[in-house]
Amino acid sequence: MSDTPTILKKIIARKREEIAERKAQVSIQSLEQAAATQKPTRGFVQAIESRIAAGQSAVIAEIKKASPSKGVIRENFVPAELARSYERGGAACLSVLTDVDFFQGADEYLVQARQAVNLPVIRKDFLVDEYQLLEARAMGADCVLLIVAALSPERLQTLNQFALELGLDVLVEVHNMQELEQALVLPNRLIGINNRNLHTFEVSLDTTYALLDSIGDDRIVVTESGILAPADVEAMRARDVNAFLVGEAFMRRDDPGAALAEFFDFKV
Ligand SMILES: O=P(O)(O)OC[C@@H](O)[C@@H](O)c1c[nH]c2ccccc12
Repeated sequence: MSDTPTILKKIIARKREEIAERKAQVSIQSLEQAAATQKPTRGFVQAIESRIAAGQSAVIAEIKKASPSKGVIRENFVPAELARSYERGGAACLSVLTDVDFFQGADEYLVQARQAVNLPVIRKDFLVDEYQLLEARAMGADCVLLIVAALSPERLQTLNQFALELGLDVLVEVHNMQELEQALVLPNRLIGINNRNLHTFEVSLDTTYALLDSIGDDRIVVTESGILAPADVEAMRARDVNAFLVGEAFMRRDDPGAALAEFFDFKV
């Protein structure tokens, strides 16, 4: 936590205010009820595993309107349409940004996207409180992101455990060796490596390559951010990285699902 990057610090500080506002509006009890009435989750990890077992890439396709580093990425933004496009293009899973203040996301976007397809969906946000995990389950998310750089080792453990108890899968995100060591303490299958440095916003695929050899075969590495061209996919596949989280490169195209199929050479 001590060396948490500046932008991340800023986002987390605002996030804690947002959580307090939300807690004042919706009680924990009513969220617990809403979470308890949800159907079983769709199996996010399972969807990724089965693609990889079939020798394919597993693509987590992201629905993202804007980001702090790029501003607005996509004007024509209809989450249900984007979700259907991604499903046609061969996505294994969806990622939906729900952060309002920095990514122009919304909880409703996740609900709308998920309703439109049969794919499992990850709630992409800055999750630091149990309340947000209850929200995630209550809104229908199948998986949540936990960012190691945003949490103390104890909080990471606690939130991970709570998410699993709620029936959610967890993608734990790292971007250096120290964070990876913390992630590897958890029993989780998925390890996300974010190629975007949350301090400088610089993107380098070397972030993934540098950590690969320290991760055992019992894990699935998800390379996140900065996959911009089919050549990036090939380079990752050559190193046996088979799971990808891609947003911007697809969002900038008229038909994001067609872009996905093109990047991964899927027949649609
Ligand atoms: O749009 P890109 O460069 O393909 O990246 C997608 C995804 O990896 C990125 O949005 C992301 C990765 N980890 C995050 C944590 C919070 C917000 C966003 C992210």
